[in-house]
Amino acid sequence: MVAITLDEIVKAPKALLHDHLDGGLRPATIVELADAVGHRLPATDPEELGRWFVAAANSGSLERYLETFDHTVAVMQTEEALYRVAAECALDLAADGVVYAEVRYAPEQHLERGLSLEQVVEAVLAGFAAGSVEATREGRPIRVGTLLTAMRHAARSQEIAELAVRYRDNGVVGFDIAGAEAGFPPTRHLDAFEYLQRENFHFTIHAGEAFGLPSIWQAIQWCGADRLGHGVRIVDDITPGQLPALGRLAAYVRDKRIPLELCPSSNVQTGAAPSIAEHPIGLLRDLRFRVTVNTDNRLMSGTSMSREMALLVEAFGYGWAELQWFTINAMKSAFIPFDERLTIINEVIKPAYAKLLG
Ligand SMILES: O=c1[nH]cnc2c1ncn2[C@H]1C[C@H](O)[C@@H](CO)O1
Ligand SMILES: [Zn+2]
Repeated sequence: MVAITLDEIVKAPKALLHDHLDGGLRPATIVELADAVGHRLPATDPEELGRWFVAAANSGSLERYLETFDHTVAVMQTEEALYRVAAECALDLAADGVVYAEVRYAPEQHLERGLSLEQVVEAVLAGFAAGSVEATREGRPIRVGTLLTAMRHAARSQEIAELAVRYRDNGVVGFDIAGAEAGFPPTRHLDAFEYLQRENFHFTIHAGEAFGLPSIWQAIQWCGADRLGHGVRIVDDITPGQLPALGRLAAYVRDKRIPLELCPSSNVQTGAAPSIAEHPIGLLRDLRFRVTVNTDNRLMSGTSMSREMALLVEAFGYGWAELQWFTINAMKSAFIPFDERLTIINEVIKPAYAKLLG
């Protein structure tokens, strides 16, 4: 079998559930925006800056990885900047062949220059809408949904959850918590999750990335998460062998088809996985967990949705059948209504992969 190339993957439709808006800026845009507000960057040449982000994020620790966001968040403090970054995000994802994306960010981090939470949300929604319209005009249709994130070390999750519900009919499709995991368990935000459940709203939780099974267990069994952001450490509950044995939590996650938003390159950078070839995605796919492939932070990982898939093709020998499976898994797990998910699966994804599968 001839290996699939990156160019071929770019042309295939893909669905992305875990991508951070403040982790995906174009380096050239950061340079321009930083210049306008007088923010000092570690490098002012866009290519050099791009390399700096990847190197700095290559720290082996989530806490140090997260420090790099100081430079992106700093330049995303005005409506114009947020609009531009969101529009460029939609265009970049569409150019990479992503047809459906859920992009997240934490509104509470964009208030440093006096914006209200509502102004932040509306600027980003307008940017996504404009970028999606332009991408469609260029022949690359994309639908972008927004997830609002609350920072797990802070205390604004209830407020952000209410904000997400208020904008549910205007493009916000879900809620998330992110930030340093160790020491900040999901149950700190139980009120927000219980509120969201009473509102019949959707949420995912970053869990099982820098901390293990207790974090995953809380996210699902205490907080009621629909999906797991990363969740890669579920492998700690699987005993390897000819016939791998699943513990109670791993069995529950698989039985209930709880989607895992796996982010291979990001996991290698933060030390959650030793390498792409040794990433638990291989085992989790073989065991038929509801695995999805994601970028996490395209800037910090110097990556794209197509590149993440190409890395898996190279490491695990995957073909179009596996790439279609990841894509349909993601689309099935999206937070938009069921009928809309089905339309994308049946009218966009399946026909394209049918041709690729030959
Ligand atoms: O992989 C991650 N784990 C935990 N937190 C993360 C990750 N990637 C980004 N974040 C944080 C940093 C951003 O400023 C914030 C909102 O997007 O979410
Ligand atoms: Zn993330």
